[in-house]
Amino acid sequence: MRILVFGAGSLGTLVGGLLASVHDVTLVGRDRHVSRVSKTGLDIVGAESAHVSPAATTTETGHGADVALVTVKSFDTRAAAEALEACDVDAVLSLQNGMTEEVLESSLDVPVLAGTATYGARLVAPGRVECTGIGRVVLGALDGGTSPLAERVGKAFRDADIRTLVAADMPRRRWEKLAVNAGINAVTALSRVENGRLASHEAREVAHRAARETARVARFEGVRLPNRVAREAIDRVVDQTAANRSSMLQDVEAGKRTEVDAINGAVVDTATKYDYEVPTNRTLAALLRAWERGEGLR
Ligand SMILES: NC(=O)c1ccc[n+]([C@@H]2O[C@H](COP(=O)([O-])OP(=O)(O)OC[C@H]3O[C@@H](n4cnc5c(N)ncnc54)[C@H](O)[C@@H]3O)[C@@H](O)[C@H]2O)c1
Ligand SMILES: CC(C)(CO)[C@@H](O)C(=O)[O-]
Repeated sequence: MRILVFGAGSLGTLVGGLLASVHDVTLVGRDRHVSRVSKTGLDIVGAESAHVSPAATTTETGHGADVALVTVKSFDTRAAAEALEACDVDAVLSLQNGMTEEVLESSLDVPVLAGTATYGARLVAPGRVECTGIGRVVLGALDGGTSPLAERVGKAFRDADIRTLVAADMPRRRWEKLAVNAGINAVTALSRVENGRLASHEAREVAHRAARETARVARFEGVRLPNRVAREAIDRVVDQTAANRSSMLQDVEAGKRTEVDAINGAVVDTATKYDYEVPTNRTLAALLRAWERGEGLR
């Protein structure tokens, strides 16, 4: 399968590198990283180990592929979609956090698959990516149901030994993941703690409230996500990723823009459509945006 990875940073380089063991992969990323990959190949270290030689380029347009993986940060999704419009790809799969598939679907006239990834990835140097945790990719039709395309892409991932589930209920899974990110990311970023600290801390109640609000908004959108399921998902992920510093905490600690707009911001924006108040998500988004627009970003 011909696979284009648009946004070869941490996650894109890890997933693209693993796929490169059996598929024709092209990484689209930034210069120092893609130059090193082009010259000396890519080292995958940590929980996965490989040396592969995918094509790598900074050129954003003119590519042909059976599927393009979108792995830019959520706030770069619109630019990625504009670049992909000038490519010849037959399908797109997002592995991003946040509700980004709608941006891709509104811009592109090819099928957009929804995806979530719980692999941990960290680009440690140009040409070297660390797998910080083996998780799973879940993918499927954006609106749910079975999809031959999703089955083909899922097989391509499994053929590269990537733990992959093809699911027919991506709407519910996307909203459940959004509830998890809405609760865990913002609370850990603002309190500067790893995920596990929420288990024994009153801040967990803030994460639960953000998740419950997200579940209620999901139900407005016609997605059956009970408050209990959202709350239990928070507790499960806090337990399973106890030692993790969430991606948002890592962004804050690095002085980098966060994905709050596509996470808590998306909950607020969607709730507004229904004239429904989501005070916890609104507060979390406001505090993180204040940090970003204050002294936060370096
Ligand atoms: N890193 C992880 O462990 C992980 C796990 C699950 C989900 N995610 C999600 O995956 C997405 C990517 O996360 P990440 O940690 O890999 O971020 P990252 O910043 O490491 O990678 C994104 C890369 O895309 C590049 N990029 C952006 N626009 C580009 C363009 N127009 N042309 C070429 N390159 C471009 C950036 O320079 C960057 O290198 C996020 O939504 C994140 O929440 C990450
Ligand atoms: C599940 C999660 C919150 C674990 O840290 C991850 O999606 C993240 O960090 O964004």
